[in-house]
Amino acid sequence: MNESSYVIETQGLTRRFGDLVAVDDLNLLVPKGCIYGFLGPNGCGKSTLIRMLTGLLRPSSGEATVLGLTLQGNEELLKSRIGYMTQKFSLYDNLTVLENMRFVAAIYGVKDKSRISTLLAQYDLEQQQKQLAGTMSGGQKQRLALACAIMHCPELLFLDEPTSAVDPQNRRDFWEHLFDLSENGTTILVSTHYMDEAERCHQLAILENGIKRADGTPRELMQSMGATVIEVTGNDLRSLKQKLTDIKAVISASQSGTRLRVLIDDSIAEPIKLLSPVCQQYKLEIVRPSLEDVFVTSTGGRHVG
Ligand SMILES: Nc1ncnc2c1ncn2[C@@H]1O[C@H](COP(=O)(O)OP(=O)(O)OP(=O)(O)O)[C@@H](O)[C@H]1O
Repeated sequence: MNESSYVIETQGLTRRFGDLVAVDDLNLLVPKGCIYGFLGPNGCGKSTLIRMLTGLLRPSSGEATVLGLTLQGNEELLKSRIGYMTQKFSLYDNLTVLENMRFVAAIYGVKDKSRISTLLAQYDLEQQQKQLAGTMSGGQKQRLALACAIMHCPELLFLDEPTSAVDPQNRRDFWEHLFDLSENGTTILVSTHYMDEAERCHQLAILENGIKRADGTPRELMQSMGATVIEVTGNDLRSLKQKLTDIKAVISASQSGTRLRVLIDDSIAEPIKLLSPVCQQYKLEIVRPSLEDVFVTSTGGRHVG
């Protein structure tokens, strides 16, 4: 892939707050037209990274190129080419949907008179256009926020945990809009701590304590995670879990209903044999890895119980 195929390139990007390193020596390549996810728990540095890449926060050190421009010194130029949907609803609660949209259109100097009506129709907001934004449901607010973030047809769109306040149906609908934008050439960076959301990304980076632990397509990450997944079915899983986690090659064991999902280091050639002595009353089955398994292995099993 040549240089211009990447919309974002960072080298050693770092941001410190006092002694805390919020983003640590990050190297990132985001291909054009891709939906790229940052997956990580609260506080791992997702918002700090997005704020740096949008030019709102100065890096402590390192380099970043965004849309072919060095970030430092080009913040203003970039503003017209990028969109940003913040974690919190950042529009005016006491303005109507239409007033909010007109305001955003004016800020970005959008000349196209039909842009607002196109977005109202696309984002199913026509019925709400005279409603105060503050009185809308979570899903409607989120659609309005997205419509406003893309008012000026940005080439690159940043979404910071866009679906944390909405139900699964609204989350699915929201992702349909993201796929439409991506099909039309918009590159999208989305931060999330939801596995299902991360699985929809074309590529993603797993972050922990500001450090990139792994990156690639969800499929690549699952194929190369370095662990075998065994599902254990039976009763009294709580005490079994303790026995299993005492085995050195067991990376983690997490319960879901009547099953334990056990991750075993893939240097073990016969993982079922390894577990059999403590699992005599149980059914053992090797299953396909999920993105959550990748997350657990790349963060050393520290975030899932
Ligand atoms: N302005 C600031 N001053 C001091 N510390 C900060 C500042 N902004 C962020 N941090 C710290 O940097 C770390 C990363 O925060 P950040 O908001 O980037 O994480 P996040 O992954 O986006 O988390 P969340 O999902 O909870 O927003 C946290 O420990 C946070 O407390």
